[in-house]
Amino acid sequence: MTQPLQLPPPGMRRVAVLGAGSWGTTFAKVLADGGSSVALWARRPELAREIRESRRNSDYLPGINLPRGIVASPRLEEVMFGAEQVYLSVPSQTLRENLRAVRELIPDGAIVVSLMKGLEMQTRHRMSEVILQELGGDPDRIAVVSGPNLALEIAKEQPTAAVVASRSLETAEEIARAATNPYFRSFVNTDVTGTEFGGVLKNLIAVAIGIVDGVGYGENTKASIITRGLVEMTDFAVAHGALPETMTGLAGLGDLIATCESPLSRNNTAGRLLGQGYAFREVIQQMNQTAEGLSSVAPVLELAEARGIGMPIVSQVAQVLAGTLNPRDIAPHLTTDDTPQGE
Ligand SMILES: NC(=O)C1=CN([C@@H]2O[C@H](COP(=O)(O)OP(=O)(O)OC[C@H]3O[C@@H](n4cnc5c(N)ncnc54)[C@H](O)[C@@H]3O)[C@@H](O)[C@H]2O)C=CC1
Ligand SMILES: O=C(CO)COP(=O)(O)O
Repeated sequence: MTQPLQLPPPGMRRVAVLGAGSWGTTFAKVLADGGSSVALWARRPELAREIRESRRNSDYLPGINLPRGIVASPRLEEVMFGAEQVYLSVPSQTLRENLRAVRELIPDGAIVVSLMKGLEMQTRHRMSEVILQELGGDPDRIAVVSGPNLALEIAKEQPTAAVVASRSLETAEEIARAATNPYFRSFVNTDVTGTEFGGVLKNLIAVAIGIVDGVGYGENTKASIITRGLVEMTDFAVAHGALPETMTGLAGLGDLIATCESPLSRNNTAGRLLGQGYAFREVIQQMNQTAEGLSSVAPVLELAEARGIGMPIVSQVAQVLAGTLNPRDIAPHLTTDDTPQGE
């Protein structure tokens, strides 16, 4: 019979985190520092061993000591045993296959939480939609977490806020209680669509910012792209049922600022390489971590087109990725229309 990795004291919340990259490991620390007993699934046995024996994840979080409340294993059945909450932090394009591998092991009634910020390319679905399709069950037991959450800063315990969204406020509150500690504060809302799209869309604007940064353009260009980018994000998300206020909250504007400003952002970094003249193929070769924006451009533009939503900045990112637009030409094309228009 499968046993938990270590038996937590009676009454202590047991949670599982799937994915031991930079965000999964950091979120495991957030939860452990919030008082949970955390089982972390690492696909690679050598990484699980490093986390268990050295309390380090040196590839993804150099210099960070992980708390004792985290145990790591490459064995899904050990990690899932008795979990009351299951957090998912794998690359978005791999979520469906991972859910298929784990679904029989998820304890009945567990809340399933997406920490991811991508869309599935083939279906254009959000991560919470993929979770519901693969696991079935009660949509009120699904939640998503988003916000200005650069992993390494949080792993260094720099004060940060996030938002937990679920159709059920009670579920969001339960997750927010688990994901709160002296350096991390979780707010709640019930706008799952807006909270997820905020995380997906800001990645695309961060790629655009990286591109103009790589070209050498300055703060006016970047502020123009961030401001007009937020308009694009809001038009798109609201057309899909999001609340406009979500886009001015932590999962929208908050994350947009963090990702566009930080060299820690992989989306920003990928954009900078494109702006410096590297081809898409070369950028993919250089990135050793997940830059979700590169996979989300196409599905976002397809969804936008289906609803007649103009996304000039995201369209230009797609053209730079395809090699059909010189990165230097991105700025004059901030709008697609030469006639004056309202802001
Ligand atoms: N790193 C960050 O600051 C933040 C990341 N996120 C989101 O979290 C999600 C995960 O990103 P990161 O942890 O940053 O990525 P990462 O690139 O640091 O780690 C991804 C992890 O997934 C594993 N992996 C790769 N392919 C896999 C597969 N087929 N099956 C299972 N595992 C696989 C990798 O080995 C690695 O451990 C993304 O959607 C990202 O947008 C959200 C907030 C902050
Ligand atoms: O989502 C993030 C910060 O909130 C991380 O951004 P990157 O995926 O671009 O590193």
